[in-house]
Amino acid sequence: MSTAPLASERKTFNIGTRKSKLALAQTYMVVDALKKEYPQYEFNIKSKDTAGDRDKITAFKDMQTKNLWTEELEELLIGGQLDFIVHSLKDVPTLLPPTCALGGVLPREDPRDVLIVKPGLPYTSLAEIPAGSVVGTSSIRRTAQLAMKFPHLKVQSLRGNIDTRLAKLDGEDSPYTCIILAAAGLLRTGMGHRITQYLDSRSGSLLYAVGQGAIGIEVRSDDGLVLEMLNKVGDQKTFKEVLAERSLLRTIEGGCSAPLGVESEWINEVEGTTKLHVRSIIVSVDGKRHSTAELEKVIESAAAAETFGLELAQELIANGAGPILEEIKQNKVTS
Ligand SMILES: NCc1[nH]cc(CCC(=O)O)c1CC(=O)O
Repeated sequence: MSTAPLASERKTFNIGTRKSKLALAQTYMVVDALKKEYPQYEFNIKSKDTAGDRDKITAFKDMQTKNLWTEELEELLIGGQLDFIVHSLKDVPTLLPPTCALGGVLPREDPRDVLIVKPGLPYTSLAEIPAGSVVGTSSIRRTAQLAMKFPHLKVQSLRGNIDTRLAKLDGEDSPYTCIILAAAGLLRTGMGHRITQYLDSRSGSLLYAVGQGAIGIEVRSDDGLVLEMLNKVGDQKTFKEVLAERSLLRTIEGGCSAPLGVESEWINEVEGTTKLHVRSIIVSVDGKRHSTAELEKVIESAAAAETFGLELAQELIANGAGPILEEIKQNKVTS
């Protein structure tokens, strides 16, 4: 039995999110979009710190729980204290609790990673950063791709919210020459002017994280009213992209976080058909081994997007991802 009130009585919706500036900015975007379509409803934002916000010391890869950013909010969603949760989709595990679902996504912001060079230094691209320089990041995806493509650079851990990371880069005693962040977080918090270079397969050659740049809204899967509301404000193109990317990650990760990079594009053909094109790469943490795969297809439905991700995963595995993933799993157990 659902604890939610009858649809006709629901006028107030409680929205869960994290307390960070980015989480709140993204939640206001969702509320603004909903208020336009549903001016008769009231939306209350209930922000909360999560395990990921509280523990700023343990490296992500060593943390016990996988659902650092989401679990505590999901408990409130399942219990009915929240009606939906606004997430950076990148931080949402690919397997949700059985009674929860991804209800919709807002239009994706630029999904790329970006380089930010310490103020005062003259470098304008990752390629110009001198050998031995320290790059700040705590992401194994970024670390592995840097080790592969820029083996002359050193990587050092960098944690915290966007403002904290920028402050650590800028600080007097900063060990960092540059850091790598997601463009989306900077653009949405008014920090776009700090971007030195956008990184992608053509420039800087880093692929981004599954779901990066997308705002995901998690709901109770049986909440028809909220699903209908999100269907109105959600972006179908972004939804297909991220469903494909998340299906790819779910298939290959098998219970551990994989250093998977992706790049999704819509290709317009001459006859007017639009195809989704996704590039993907898995890199061993030392950068010495990798597997790549690409796929391009027309995507008519959510189910087709899921199948697309599965097929891309199979190709990555056929191209050698298996041993790389196995090695990562082994290291997890012993460290
Ligand atoms: N893991 C932290 C996180 N989660 C979402 C973003 C940025 C926004 C996004 O990618 O959607 C960031 C910071 C970053 O990776 O630079």
